[in-house]
Amino acid sequence: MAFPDTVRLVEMSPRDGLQNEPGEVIATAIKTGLIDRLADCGLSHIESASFVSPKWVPQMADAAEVLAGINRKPGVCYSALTPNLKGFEGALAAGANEVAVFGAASESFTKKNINCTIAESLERFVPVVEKARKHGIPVRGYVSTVLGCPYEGEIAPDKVATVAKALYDMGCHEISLGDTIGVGTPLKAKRMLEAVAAHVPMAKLAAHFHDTYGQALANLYAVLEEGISVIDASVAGLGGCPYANGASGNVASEDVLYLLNGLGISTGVSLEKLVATGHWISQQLNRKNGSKVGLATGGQCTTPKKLGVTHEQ
Ligand SMILES: CC(C)(COP(=O)([O-])OP(=O)([O-])OC[C@H]1O[C@@H](n2cnc3c(N)ncnc32)[C@H](O)[C@@H]1OP(=O)([O-])[O-])[C@@H](O)C(=O)NCCC(=O)NCCSC(=O)C[C@@](C)(O)CC(=O)[O-]
Repeated sequence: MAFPDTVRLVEMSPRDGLQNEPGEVIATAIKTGLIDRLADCGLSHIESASFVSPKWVPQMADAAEVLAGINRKPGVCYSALTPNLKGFEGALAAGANEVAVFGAASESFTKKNINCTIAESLERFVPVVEKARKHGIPVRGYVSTVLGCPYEGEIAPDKVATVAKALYDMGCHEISLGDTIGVGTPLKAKRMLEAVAAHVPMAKLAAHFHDTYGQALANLYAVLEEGISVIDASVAGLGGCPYANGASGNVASEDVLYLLNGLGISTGVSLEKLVATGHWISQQLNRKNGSKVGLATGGQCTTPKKLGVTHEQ
């Protein structure tokens, strides 16, 4: 299958990237500064906050303040995670343009993450989707652990397909497939995607890969070949997973964009600005930049001659 002409990048750093950041709670101004910079890069979809229990995820406790503090750019979707109706009410009041429910293909992970079974989680999402529909707010659905679980190991592609189909049938407009702990490899990713795409149209699926084992770009290349055209990524590779030792964040947005540019796939996102944003947030958090492209260009994206390549390659 041919690669898509365009890919929509869904930026995860303000939510997935920051939710597990250790140490002090990150200032709201840093979060809003990040989101505004990301919008200025040309990103049209930014997952900005999470309306979850502040006891479970303290870094996201200021979700409402974050959505109130950003300079909204027309045409940009500022989305938020909402595990239940309480979260949905918060996101609605704060003006989120899209909400997301999040389940998993593994029972153990679902219990650890949202304290219920897979069946209970799906029941809990129904009223969220119904209420969102009444308010004209689109709902995204996540399936975590699609290529492996920190507690159960291998996850059968059919299990992923079952949860993805349930979310799609419920009314989620897009299903994001998460390799939560970054253990997948390209052939596994293809097989999982084939199983899901037998039940949910490929155009409604997104790839959400973490990079723990350094396979995320290879896995993305594999699923792009299958027809995926929506990719979740996180600037500077921000993030981690509290349930897996040494787990990395989402694949770095800069590295994904470099790959897509090289394949001639358009995104509408500026690599130069994205690299500068990755460098900025890494400095703010006093964290090593997790993007290879960011590191190779010293945060400036102006040294292609040294590397012997141009950034269009
Ligand atoms: C789902 C719950 C709330 C269940 O948590 P629970 O303890 O079972 O819920 P509960 O209904 O018994 O409520 C307990 C307390 O939480 C409050 N509460 C209840 N709901 C909310 C809410 N929405 N917002 C704020 N507060 C809330 C509720 O009011 C109550 O407060 P208390 O009476 O004790 O003071 C909890 O487990 C939770 O918040 N989990 C969130 C976990 C999380 O955010 N994980 C990270 C996101 S998922 C992810 O990163 C994966 C993804 C999406 O990126 C894809 C991938 O990579 O695979």
